[in-house]
Amino acid sequence: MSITVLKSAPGLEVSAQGDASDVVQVMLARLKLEGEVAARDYAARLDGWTGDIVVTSEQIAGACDQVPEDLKSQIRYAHDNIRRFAEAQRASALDFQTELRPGLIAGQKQIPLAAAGAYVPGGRYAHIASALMTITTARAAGVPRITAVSPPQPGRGIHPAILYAMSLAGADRILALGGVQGVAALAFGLFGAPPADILVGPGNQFVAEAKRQLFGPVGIDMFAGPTDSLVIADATADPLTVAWDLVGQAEHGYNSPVWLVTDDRTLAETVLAHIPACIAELPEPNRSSAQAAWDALGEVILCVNREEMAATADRYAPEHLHVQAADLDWWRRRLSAYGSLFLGELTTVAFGDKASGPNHVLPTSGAARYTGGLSVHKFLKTVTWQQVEPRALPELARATAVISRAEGMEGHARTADIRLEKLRPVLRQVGNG
Ligand SMILES: NC(=O)c1ccc[n+]([C@@H]2O[C@H](COP(=O)([O-])OP(=O)(O)OC[C@H]3O[C@@H](n4cnc5c(N)ncnc54)[C@H](O)[C@@H]3O)[C@@H](O)[C@H]2O)c1
Ligand SMILES: [Zn+2]
Repeated sequence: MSITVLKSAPGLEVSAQGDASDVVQVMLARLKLEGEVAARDYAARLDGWTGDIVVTSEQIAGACDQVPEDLKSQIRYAHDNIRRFAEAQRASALDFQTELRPGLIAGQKQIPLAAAGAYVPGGRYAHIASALMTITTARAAGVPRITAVSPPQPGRGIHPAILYAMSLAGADRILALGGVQGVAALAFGLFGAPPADILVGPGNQFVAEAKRQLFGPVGIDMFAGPTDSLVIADATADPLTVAWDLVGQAEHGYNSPVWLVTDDRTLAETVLAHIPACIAELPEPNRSSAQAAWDALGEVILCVNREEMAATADRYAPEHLHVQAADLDWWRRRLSAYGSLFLGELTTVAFGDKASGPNHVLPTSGAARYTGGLSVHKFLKTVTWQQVEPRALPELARATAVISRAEGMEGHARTADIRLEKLRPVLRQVGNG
């Protein structure tokens, strides 16, 4: 490859917070042992919350009254798009039945999980859209019991717009608990919630680590780290729009990388020149977050042609991949590693983050090499079944017995033999015995 790096990423200083895994291990052990007592204690100590944990329907109604009408109406618009997309996805997950040979019938069936737990982050920003993404998708999959948790703000509880979104999306129990204690309440079934079969939703390093440590007895959507975005832009792109797309996503936090991949040096240099002014327009603390992310992790990569740009994007496997270049059909066919793809200048990652429909809970840190994002499929078990009729039995039992004996598994061979025995009178009658 003949790539030129116009801006490199020096990387982050090693976090003063250190490794979250020890902290989370100690907290989970105590939460397992002491349950609700420990959860209340952590809520008080970490989030300054000593109020009710279970949010009542009166509290939800009261919170909804506080949300401005316009915001409610936009949340309903976003919910409608997310629900429609999730329902189309549900319709694409099919049951089937096939006759592999005469009398050998097998099928696949989609079974929704019995209970889901949704984590809605609420520490730094009020992640209204995350409530819609997780709960709506579980509902569309057909999960009958959905519990949602989100960190309470001191003295005020869960952000009213998050409560509105949770209730609109169809959560049937809401707990004012954040971080490890929130995740543990979902997994262990505290405060009257059914123990979750799957834990979903983004969160900070404590939330992600708690999900990782609980995985096994309970399922998780994915291990989601800090969000990342890559923009592919050619000479047809507008440099100021590209600069804003990079800065807009760098706002997520000091550890959120944004990358520009281009084959046009002039575009790259113009984007680089616009970025400081875009960052300066943000209010604090967003400005500092974007500046820190750009300084430490922002990269601008110059390639010689579109094939090299595509190969670079595939190597980064970004969470969000945004193409602002000619011939969008070529890019859609060619690109193969991303959480979600945004095509064209009129599209932007923020649309997907908030309101357009496809899920925003997506693989980060290169995980898009091996997985897609949150979908109805995560809430469904694709199980199989099989049924054998007499005409398929002789061949199938013989194959099973021979393979079993070759493996040294006599017990298995016998279970095949006795089926043949049962059938012998029937087979003799039809002259096949
Ligand atoms: N990938 C996505 O789709 C997506 C979408 C939205 C948000 N996010 C990510 O979600 C995260 C939100 O993080 P956040 O912190 O604002 O909210 P959060 O809700 O994830 O975490 C807040 C909780 O962290 C716990 N906590 C804080 N400090 C702690 C400590 N020292 N020890 C133990 N627990 C502690 C507290 O209990 C608090 O309730 C961000 O990293 C953001 O990038 C990702
Ligand atoms: Zn974003």
